[in-house]
Amino acid sequence: MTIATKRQYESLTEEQAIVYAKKLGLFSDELELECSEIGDGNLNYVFRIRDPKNGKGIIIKQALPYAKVVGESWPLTLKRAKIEASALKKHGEFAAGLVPEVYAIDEELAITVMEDLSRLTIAREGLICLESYPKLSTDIGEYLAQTLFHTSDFALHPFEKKKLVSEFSNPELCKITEDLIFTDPFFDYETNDFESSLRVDVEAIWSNELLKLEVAKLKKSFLTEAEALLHGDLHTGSIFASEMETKVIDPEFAFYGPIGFDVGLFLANLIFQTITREGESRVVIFEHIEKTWEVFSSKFSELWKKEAVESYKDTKGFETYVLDKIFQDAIGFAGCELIRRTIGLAHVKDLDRIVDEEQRILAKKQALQIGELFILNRKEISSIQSVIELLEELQK
Ligand SMILES: Nc1ncnc2c1ncn2[C@@H]1O[C@H](COP(=O)(O)OP(=O)(O)O)[C@@H](O)[C@H]1O
Ligand SMILES: CSC[C@H]1O[C@H](OP(=O)(O)O)[C@H](O)[C@@H]1O
Repeated sequence: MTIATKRQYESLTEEQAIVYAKKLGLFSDELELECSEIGDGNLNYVFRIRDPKNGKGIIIKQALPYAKVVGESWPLTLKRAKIEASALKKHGEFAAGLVPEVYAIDEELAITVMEDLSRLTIAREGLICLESYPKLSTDIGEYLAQTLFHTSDFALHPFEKKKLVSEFSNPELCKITEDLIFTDPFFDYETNDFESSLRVDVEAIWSNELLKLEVAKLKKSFLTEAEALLHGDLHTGSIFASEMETKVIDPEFAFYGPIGFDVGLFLANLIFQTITREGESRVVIFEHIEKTWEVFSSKFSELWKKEAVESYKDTKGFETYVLDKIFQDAIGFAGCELIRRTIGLAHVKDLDRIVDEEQRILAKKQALQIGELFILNRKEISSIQSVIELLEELQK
């Protein structure tokens, strides 16, 4: 691991990124390298540098001092780059092979240098094109169980856990989630973004006091329950996949939060695909939803039995209580994600790319309906099979 020398922050150009990569010793000086900025996310620059002779490449991800999607009027801490790199490394300790390798961290320039995963496809893009990712749910279930169990109080000495809570304090990025997932979509706020034909449905959300009470409870969990080191933004755009491999990227929203948050965000982003698909290709997504929870819960349970350090680990009913709570939270957080990606800032392509307006609006109404149902009924939805049944019923 290289820790580069200190200097003042400046955002790199493609030419400077090549010089930077050579200075790190990742390529020899005489090579003619290619570089392009390939970032398509909301926040950062991503430079891909490669040697065209052998195709070998690296990625330099650089945080900007503002949110790229909005511009300089939305300043944003550069510290998020260090959080992201540290989370990749911490999660890599437990889910090796499911995250990219980090080659170097540069705190001053807010840079993470990492493995080039260009051989893979961003799962959201692939799923939209009906690509098949047979390992996706098994790998993500495993990633969730390993990273969340091993960074929780169930696996760590309390001093070590609290040290990590402090190391991963990420207030500015958490504030984005608090606003964009848990607050703005449920009020008539300026950041919201939706078609005028959805206004009636949106106004019904804004005036639904029962729904808002449940969202307030979920927001409180997010704000206060430091259960494990979360990825913090585990949508299908943060996952690279192929038929053989899965890699989770972009944990710049990492912090200590409720375990169900990561699980719920991933499930919600699969649910967008159940809305846009039909027939056998929709069944494939139902199977991914079921498998994600089954692999997560059985692996978590196995780790609990083998490795938990909690004195109450064998107390009858405690493990079941913990897993039931994670499940209920996950369903509630999934509901919030479904609503925010439909009417809030930062949508998902799964729905926005539907060209036919009538179809697009119908799909969005369905996302809002499922989101609302999940939030309101999360305590009654008792198993992943009942989630699938509910989705099948709504999507008849
Ligand atoms: N390690 C990587 N290898 C190859 N491409 C990458 C890698 N990391 C990011 N990218 C590309 O850059 C895009 C944006 O990266 P991401 O980490 O999601 O940025 P942001 O934080 O701005 O959302 C990804 O969708 C992907 O196309
Ligand atoms: C202004 S940030 C909006 C949105 O962007 C982040 O996504 P990503 O970094 O994957 O592009 C995150 O989901 C935030 O909620």
